Amino acid sequence: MPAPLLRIGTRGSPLALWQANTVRDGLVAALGGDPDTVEIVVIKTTGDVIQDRPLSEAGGKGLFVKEIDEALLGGRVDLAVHSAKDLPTDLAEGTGLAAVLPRADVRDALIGGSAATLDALPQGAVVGTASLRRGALVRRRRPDLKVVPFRGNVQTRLDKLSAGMVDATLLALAGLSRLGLAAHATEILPEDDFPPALGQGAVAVTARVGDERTREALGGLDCVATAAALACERAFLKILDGSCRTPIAGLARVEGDALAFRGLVLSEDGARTVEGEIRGGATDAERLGAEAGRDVRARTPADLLAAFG
Ligand SMILES: NCc1[nH]cc(CCC(=O)O)c1CC(=O)O
Repeated sequence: MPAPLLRIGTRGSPLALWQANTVRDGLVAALGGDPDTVEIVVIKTTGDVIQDRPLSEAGGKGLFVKEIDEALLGGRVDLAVHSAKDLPTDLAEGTGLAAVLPRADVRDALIGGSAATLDALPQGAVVGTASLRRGALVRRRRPDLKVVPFRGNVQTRLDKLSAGMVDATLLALAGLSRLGLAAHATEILPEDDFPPALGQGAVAVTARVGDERTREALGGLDCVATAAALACERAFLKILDGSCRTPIAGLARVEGDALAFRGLVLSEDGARTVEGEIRGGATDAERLGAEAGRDVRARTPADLLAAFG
């Protein structure tokens, strides 16, 4: 059997595999339809191994990509598929974005055990989430709720919820839908008062800089509007994200040539927010995101930024 033309590196979680398979299907079609031309290579990352402490303490987002970047740079894989929101703002030297798939629903969902909605949860109920953003947004609306750390892949978290370890949890609707688990959502949180993580709902493909063969094969999978939205959101994040310790949210919408972005920084208790908005042309996505980031940063009180360490 001839060696595959392209190898895809991915983490082994069901969500990661779904995303990698989607990219594989697109590539196989682009390369003429022979399924043997594209192979998926599962790579275990440090982030998959650490289970005993919050990842924001252990080293953050990079923990899920380091080993995959090494495989990419070492030529063991030709492309890597990531949830865009898990990609660090600085990609590894020698790698870069090669395609962004059309965005799925960007909203978060509440999965309630004892009550269906955030408002209906009883006083003092326990919400499990490892996300500083979700924790801050929950506290902003319901300061009485108790937010506790909660980790594991999507199915693990649903299992912990069924076991009664928490009263509710929050997950991205995109991830639930990809896994056929959207029916578990008991409330879909509107993005206006519960803005998503930068990049949420988008799948990003990275490749080696200069690997034109791979980049050309991926060209047909790229969604220009989602790529512009992601460029804007990542530029905003890059200005504000000194560490993973500050809750940050935001969303760029692209319609035709027009881009509208709204982003915010929150205090961990959600009591204070600093928000910025910007509009412009979609081709200026990165500049607009950076400008919104500088604007928000300039208005953010020092103690919120102190979390940047
Ligand atoms: N941090 C894990 C992660 N990375 C991407 C998604 C969901 C899919 C997406 O946003 O594209 C999830 C799970 C979640 O936050 O519920």
